[in-house]
Amino acid sequence: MFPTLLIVDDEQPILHSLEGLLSDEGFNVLTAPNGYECLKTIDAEHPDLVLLDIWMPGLDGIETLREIKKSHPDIPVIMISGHGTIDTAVTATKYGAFSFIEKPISIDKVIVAINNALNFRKLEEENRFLRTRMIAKNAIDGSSPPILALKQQIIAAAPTEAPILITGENGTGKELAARTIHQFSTHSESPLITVNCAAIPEALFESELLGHEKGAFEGAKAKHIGRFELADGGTLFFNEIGDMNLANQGKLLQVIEEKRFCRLGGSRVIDVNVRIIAATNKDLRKEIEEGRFREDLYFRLNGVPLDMPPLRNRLEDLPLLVERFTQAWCKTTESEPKAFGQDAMEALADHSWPGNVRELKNLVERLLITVNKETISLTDLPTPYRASEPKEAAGGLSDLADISDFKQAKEAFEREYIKRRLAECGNDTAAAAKSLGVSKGHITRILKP
Ligand SMILES: Nc1ncnc2c1ncn2[C@@H]1O[C@H](COP(=O)(O)OP(=O)(O)OP(=O)(O)O)[C@@H](O)[C@H]1O
Repeated sequence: MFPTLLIVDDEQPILHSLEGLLSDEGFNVLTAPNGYECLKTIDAEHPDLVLLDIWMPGLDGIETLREIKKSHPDIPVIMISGHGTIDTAVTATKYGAFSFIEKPISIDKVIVAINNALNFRKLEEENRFLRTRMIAKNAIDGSSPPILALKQQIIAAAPTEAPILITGENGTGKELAARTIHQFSTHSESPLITVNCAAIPEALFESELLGHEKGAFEGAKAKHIGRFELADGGTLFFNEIGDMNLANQGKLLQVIEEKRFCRLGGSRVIDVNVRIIAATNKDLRKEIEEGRFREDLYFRLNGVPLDMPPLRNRLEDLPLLVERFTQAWCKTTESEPKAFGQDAMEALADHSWPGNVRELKNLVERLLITVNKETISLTDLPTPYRASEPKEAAGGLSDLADISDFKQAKEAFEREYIKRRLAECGNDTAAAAKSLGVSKGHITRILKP
């Protein structure tokens, strides 16, 4: 399909020569002799682009442009003028004109301008499509009362500049909530940069966050742009803020308050405009009482508190989440559609989900990979998820009483207990270690064959 252009000019000879030349180039061409006709034709034909003369009797080009942008902001408009001045060009651009060409018109210039505008529009459309797809992909699924309340809070808080503190257990979707807030905020055109606070050692904190100049310290071989600068205009997400040490908390508070800093080894003051979101699975009030978290930083971050509900408090969302994860997995892997049977769903609803939605997602994907059946049933579930089955059939811990040696029985119990927790955490050793309060090495050692 060839693009449709609308040419608007009160000078008939220009209108007709442009119409002929652009038709020869393969465009569908519509014409209008004045601003009023232009607006009528746009409503009726919805052209892909408008070439609009500035100086016309009646409704002039600038007024017509303003009307077009009110009702059809997505149609690119190229302004044409015989008396082009910088002022009119600036005014036209201010009201949303894509570009500006002067009479006498060179057909080559017009074609370049048209192609630029159409390509730009195509890119904008692709961008909009990708954004919609990304929002859909990152959507917070669920329609239980706690999730509906959470979505309301996100919609209300996202467009404001208030810092947001997201709390909740592991795997409840804190990072997902941060992404959603960013997408619905006024910062969404700029990047969302994540800082994993637990992973940055104290010595590197300033250089990671503020950046450094070449030679700022031993080993600084090149200039490094910090996360605050990378996130300028966008959102800076501090994940696991409760794990940040006190010294770093002080430095962070200073930058958040001043909104300006110098790179390490640099003297230029850099101003930044970033939206701050922080998340933690810790109880920060308790951390403050016990002297591990600065109260002033807590108040600075806690503009709008968001508490992610654990999955066990919204089990009515389970069928929807299972369906979404199943569909997404089958689509990504281009595999045959699969489903979970009623008995499996009932068993899943009996589980306590200590690893929350992440545990559920991991379990669903693991079963889709390992179970080669159209319908996944109760017997396909790993032991910890079969609570509704008679305990003897579940095996594992029930056999321990038969071990006569106490030490061996203790070891077998520990092994079995850890195995269960690991399965509950979707085989994520780090998450299991954290929830049991042991090291990852301990888990690996105990489970070593
Ligand atoms: N409501 C939801 N709908 C769809 N997917 C979800 C939902 N909540 C969480 N998830 C998915 O569960 C996984 C874990 O979520 P996320 O990483 O956001 O949790 P978290 O609370 O930040 O975890 P952690 O505290 O361990 O860092 C992700 O794959 C996320 O997409």
